[in-house]
Amino acid sequence: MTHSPAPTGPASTGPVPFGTRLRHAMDERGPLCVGIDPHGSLLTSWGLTDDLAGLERFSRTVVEALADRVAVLKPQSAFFERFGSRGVAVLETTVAEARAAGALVLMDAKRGDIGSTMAAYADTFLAPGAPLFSDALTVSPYLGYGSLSPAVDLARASGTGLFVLALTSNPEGAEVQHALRADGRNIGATMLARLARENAAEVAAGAALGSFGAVVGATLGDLSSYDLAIGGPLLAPGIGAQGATPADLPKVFGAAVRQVVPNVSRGVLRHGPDTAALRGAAERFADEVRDAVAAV
Ligand SMILES: O=c1ccn([C@@H]2O[C@H](COP(=O)(O)O)[C@@H](O)[C@H]2O)c(=O)[nH]1
Repeated sequence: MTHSPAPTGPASTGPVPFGTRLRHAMDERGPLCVGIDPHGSLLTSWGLTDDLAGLERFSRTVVEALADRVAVLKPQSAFFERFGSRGVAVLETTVAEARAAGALVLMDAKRGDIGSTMAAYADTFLAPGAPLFSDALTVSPYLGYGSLSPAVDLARASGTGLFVLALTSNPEGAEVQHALRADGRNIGATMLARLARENAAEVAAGAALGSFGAVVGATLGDLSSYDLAIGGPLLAPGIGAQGATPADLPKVFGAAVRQVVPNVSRGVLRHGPDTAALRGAAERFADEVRDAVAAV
């Protein structure tokens, strides 16, 4: 199996930055990100066994159905890790096959640790040649934003990206993310401001989108009190099973809606295992997103 690095630009420029690749994919294919979340209940409803064979079949089916048409596929690492090392081996194959078929792969592993350990997580997912090399990784800044530095540095060097948990889609997130700092800003807003700084040089150099994104739930209602103009993408989970709809996106994100990468996992996956049905569900979400964004 080969593990291809990010595509390179002209010889002197190094790898094409993730944000540039993502913008291109969004323009070509639409902005939808579909999750690969092999819940035990989904394996069962697909008529599969909740074991390694079921995991393998489920993941391969999603890749075959969607990797040649959606901008981003987002494997949820937890559902692979629960099968131990052999589940992780399926994840490796899934990532490689999805990338080979043309999708960008966002690994949803939500890693975050002290800097020295963060460097090892970054090597795991963002170092070219690593078995789990992905185009981008979700990370948690709640050991302090600065603890993410090794991942930021490697992402810049390898043409990959990060999505930092800023304002998550789950109601429990508010306890941490809405907490007020001494300067009166809340923690979520502070993360957005950090990301804007991270993206500034890339955007100033002409990139349409920076490589450092925020996770901002589509479930959160009006976010006009936040500065969402971070120069990078906004991953918006929460559409479908968590209750948000594509039509909510303009209300939630306002003018920043064109930077939004809406994520749907169960809302698409529940239509499997039929490939045509999976494609149809993804297309319906993609159409609804396009209509909602066009209306802004
Ligand atoms: O704030 C967040 C961050 C990540 N997620 C992840 O997205 C998917 C959502 O799945 P659905 O089936 O569409 O609800 C899942 O992998 C979560 O871990 C999130 O939901 N919210």
